[in-house]
Amino acid sequence: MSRIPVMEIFGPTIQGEGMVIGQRTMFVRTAGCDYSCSWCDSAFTWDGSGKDLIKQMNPEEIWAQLQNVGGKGFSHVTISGGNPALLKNLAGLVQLLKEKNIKICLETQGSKWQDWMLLIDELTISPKPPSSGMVTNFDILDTIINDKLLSSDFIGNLSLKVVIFDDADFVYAKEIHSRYPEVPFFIQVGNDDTKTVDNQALVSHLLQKYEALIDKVMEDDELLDVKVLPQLHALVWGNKRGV
Ligand SMILES: C[S@@+](CC[C@H](N)C(=O)[O-])C[C@H]1O[C@@H](n2cnc3c(N)ncnc32)[C@H](O)[C@@H]1O
Ligand SMILES: Nc1nc2[nH]cc(C(=O)O)c2c(=O)[nH]1
Ligand code: SF4
Ligand SMILES: [Mg+2]
Repeated sequence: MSRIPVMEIFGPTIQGEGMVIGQRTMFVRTAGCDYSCSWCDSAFTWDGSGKDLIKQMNPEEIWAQLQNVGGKGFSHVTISGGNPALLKNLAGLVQLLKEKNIKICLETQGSKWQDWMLLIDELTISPKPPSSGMVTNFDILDTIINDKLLSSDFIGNLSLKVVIFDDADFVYAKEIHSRYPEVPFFIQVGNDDTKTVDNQALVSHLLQKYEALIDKVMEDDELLDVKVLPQLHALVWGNKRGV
């Protein structure tokens, strides 16, 4: 049975981001990423600092752990990372969760495609703006969004989510939205202090940034059909891991 590198399994908690913000969910966070975003809030999944946390697990073991940690009280699992789309053999977990009648949410950046993504109920693609230091491969992103998802039998919900740190990121976000106008579009406040444990200072800083981002969107006559969100989990728990 093929094994999946799992970094952490936690919950139940709320989905703090994007199109199903507030949704009660469990999380499965996989190890490894093909990107190395300068501001990644989950860098321990790929920078070596969390390597002792990685467990190679098969789908049945992941299901058992989800039940151990979450009890019987969950109907929704969010798969994030790292980049879960690096893992061809996540198909087995996705299949098993389907059999158990669990709704599945996926967080990925749109750099890789796997056929099991067609089975995801809520698929969030989060292309990375210039401040990340990453460069979007638009050939791949076009293929994923236009060919694999929009013009296929994908029946889940798709959304795009861009994290904003500066003006160049805002310009990039507008490019993404106008390239894929039919895909529900979210912009999210960037957390530029992912290390602090001073939650009070962090929350007031992030709320200020949220207000500034709202103001910027409202002044913009082109970015109309957009949802502007904070990372709700950061406002509630700061930089705490596993929530
Ligand atoms: C940790 S990533 C994992 C999934 C996938 N690699 C991705 O980036 O979409 C999950 C989400 O957190 C966002 N994120 C990462 N670091 C962040 C930060 N410092 N502030 C705000 N959002 C952040 C990412 O853009 C992504 O939407
Ligand atoms: N509560 C909560 N919501 C989240 N939404 C996306 C997350 C992620 O790290 O992918 C995340 C996370 O780590 N925690
Ligand atoms: S793509 Fe996601 S997990 Fe990978 S470095 Fe960027 S934010 Fe972190
Ligand atoms: Mg996170």
